[in-house]
Formats: sequence, C-alpha cells, structure tokens
Amino acid sequence: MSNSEFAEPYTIIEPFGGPFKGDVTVPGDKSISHRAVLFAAMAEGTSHLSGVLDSEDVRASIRAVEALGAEVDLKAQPDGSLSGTVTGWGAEGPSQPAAPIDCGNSGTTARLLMGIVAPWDIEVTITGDESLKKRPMRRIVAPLAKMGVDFKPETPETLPITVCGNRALRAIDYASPMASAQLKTAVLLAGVFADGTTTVNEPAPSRNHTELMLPEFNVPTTAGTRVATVTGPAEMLASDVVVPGDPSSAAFVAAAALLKPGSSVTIQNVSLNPARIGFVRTLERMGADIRESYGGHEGKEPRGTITVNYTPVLRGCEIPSQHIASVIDEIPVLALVAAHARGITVFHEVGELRVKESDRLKAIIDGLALLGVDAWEEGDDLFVEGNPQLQVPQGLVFESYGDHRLAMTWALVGACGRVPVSVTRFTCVAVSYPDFLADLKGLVK
Ligand SMILES: O=C(O)C1=C[C@@H](OP(=O)(O)O)[C@@H](O)[C@H](O)C1
Ligand SMILES: C=C(OP(=O)(O)O)C(=O)O
Repeated sequence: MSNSEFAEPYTIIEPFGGPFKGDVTVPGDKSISHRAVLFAAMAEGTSHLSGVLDSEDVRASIRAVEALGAEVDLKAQPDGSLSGTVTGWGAEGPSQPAAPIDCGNSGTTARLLMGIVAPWDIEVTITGDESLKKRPMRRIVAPLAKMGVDFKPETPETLPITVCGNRALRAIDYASPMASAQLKTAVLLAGVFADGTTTVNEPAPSRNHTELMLPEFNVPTTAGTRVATVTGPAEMLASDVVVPGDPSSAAFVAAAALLKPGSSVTIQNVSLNPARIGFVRTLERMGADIRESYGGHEGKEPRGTITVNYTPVLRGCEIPSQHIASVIDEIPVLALVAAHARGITVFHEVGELRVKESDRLKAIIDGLALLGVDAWEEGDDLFVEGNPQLQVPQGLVFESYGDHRLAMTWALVGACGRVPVSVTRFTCVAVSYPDFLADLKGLVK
C-alpha cells in the first residue's frame, strides 16, 4: 500500500536500528520559556534567564517583546539553550511598535501578548502565520473586553487583531468556559495592572506556570486547583528564572522507548509539574513501565527524571475530560502508543484538538488509518482501537500539516519501526524541538 502521491516536500525517516538506551536531556520547557521572556519584559530591571528553549515559538515571543521596547540579550549555549538577560519596560510600559507583531506559529505568544499590551496606552496589531490566523481568539477578546479593552475590528474572531489598550482596566471575576492556560494567563496578565483582584475560575485545571512564576516577579498571586487570582496594580520587578526540560518533548522520547523493543531511557532534568505530566499517568494506566523521580525545584516548578522501559504488552485506557488539559499537547503521540496497545483507548472531550496548529483530531484519525488502525470520533471523544501486532506497510507518507507535534509523532513510526516512512514539512519540528531526531539518534545503542 502506498499513498505517496503527496506533492509537498517531505523527509524520509529511516529506521534507527537498535533499541534506545541511556540518558537524555530534552530542551527547555516551551510554556515556561515563553513566560520567562514575557514576564521579564514586563518587569522593572534586568532578569537573568537560563535553560530557555531556543525554538521558533520562543523566538516569536523574544521578537515581540523587542518590538515593544524590552532589551533582550539571550545567547545560544553549547547545550542548545538560550541564557542571558532581559531588561524590561517596567513602570514606563511598552512602547508603541512601529509595525504589526508577527507571532509566527505561536498561539501562546499571540494570546498572552493580548493581555500584556491591554493595560497600556498603545494600539498593537497582532498577527501570525497561516495556521495561527485560523485559530480562535474570541476566547481572549471576550474577557479583555469586559475589563475595558477595545479591539479593531470590534469583536474579532481571528488574527490579525488590533488591541487598543486602556490604562484604567477593571478587575474581573471570570468564569472561563474552558480549561485553557493561555486564556487564564492573558486575563491575569491584564489584571496585574487593573485596580483590585482579578480572578479566573476554570472548569478543569490547566497548567499553572503563570501562577507559580508571577509571585517571583513580585505580583500578589494566589493559585488553587481551578482558580487563580492576581491583585493589582502591582509593580513587576525583575527575577531570575531557570527553565527545566519540557515534558511535552519528553513524551516523544518516552513513546520511542515504548515502541522499540529492548529500550530503557532516562530523561534528565525535566519539569515534573503535575499539570504537565498527565502523559506519565496515562502511560502508567496503559501498563507501561514508566516512573518519575523528584530531583528538586527551579523556582516553584518541580523537576526531576522520567525513566521508561520498553513494555511488551500495553492496554487501552480511558482519559477523562478532567485530565485532558494535562495531556493536551501529547494526545497525538499518546494516540500512536494507544495504536500499539491491546483494546480501545478513549480520550474524552478533545474538541480543542481541532483548533491547535492544525486539526489534530482529523490528522490523528487519518494518520492511524494509514497504519491500518481504526480510530474515530464520537462527538468530541477520540477512540483508538489498538493492535499489538501492528505491521507498518511500506511507502507511507504522513501529512504533518506543518504541525510540529504531528511531524514528531509520525517520525516515530519510521524511527522505531522496520520500514522507512515519509513525513511532509518535517522542518516544522523547529517550533518546539529542533534537535528531536538528533537527540533520539544519540540514544541508539
Ligand atoms: O499556556 C500555555 O503555555 C499553553 C497552553 C495550552 O493551550 P491552551 O491554553 O489553549 O489549552 C497548550 O496547548 C499550549 O501548547 C501551551
Ligand atoms: C498548541 C501548542 O502551542 P501554541 O498554542 O502555543 O501554538 C503546542 O505546542 O502544541
């Protein structure tokens, strides 16, 4: 069977051979890196950052804060991370940028930026690439409008959007319709400069890096499981941030170890924030030999190691909707693991996957179909019927849709299997994990 009629440029991923063994360090956490750069830019004084992820998405945040007047002096380190200083605009506020700010492929940059520029007397046009311009922005516009922010056009759904800032924002108590850390963060960041306490309640817990990091920048903040507050107006002061490794990148290494017989891998210095390691909990429920080991904190973020051993028999499991936010970016690769497990895996309430960098729900179902694996949607639930005897056919071409998480997921089929596969637009992995293939190759024994 072949589906090689795809016209887009593709990369051939040959089988890597032997099992994956040994230690690996994954690059800095993307969510924490964005926040470190953005919060340092907002603060008074000079912050020292290290372990920052050097990827396309984080570079979008760096370019954005430079356009708004922050001074960024982050340099590439031998380990591939960025380290150095960011001097913020502090009490003076950001300057009026000369041109629209292009956030590239990064939803986090675009959505957090809307909250960051909202409390200042400037008009900032935010735009992005073709993928980002399709993603929903009304979820950010709605609460910011309640706080007193105007937009051009008046009630925009998608980028480009011009945010017309307002120095007299109202603090709000917001019942968020979804578990989204981007939404929560945009509102809290605007709330830093509003008069009073701004509260965001969520229907399920989302990642809490913002609540953990804001107090380090001198912002009075409270953090509960489904509620966070900031009290403004606050004076943001510079801080130092050390960024631990990204669990979302670690999930691909863990999946590789589970797909390749004989593998045994330890991922060093990775964030063990419970809101981010839902994939460890999910793989445990599938019966995988995987465990984390706590190794201390960076600021308020726990970090440590994750060890994964190849496990011959995995079984399907259910991921309830309350846990989806803790695995949201890992669902493509978890679905690939589920495709090798015995029985059905159900991811509940994953409609949000339709509006990520691509329609990940459709892409997962189509990609698994190429492998001969039955996967389908019922309402907003994703079902994957696994096959432990899965044989990968020759000549497969997987469509990444320029989406980094899909590109890495399908690359694992070739890297861990016995026949090469092709992945279209594979270079998009630079969005979150530029050295993905090299790190995996380094583990081949
Ligand atoms: O706040 C963040 O850093 C992120 C939150 C999540 O998005 P949502 O807030 O849209 O769920 C996640 O998918 C994204 O990769 C990063
Ligand atoms: C959804 C993602 O990122 P963002 O929303 O920042 O584009 C991701 O990294 O998988």
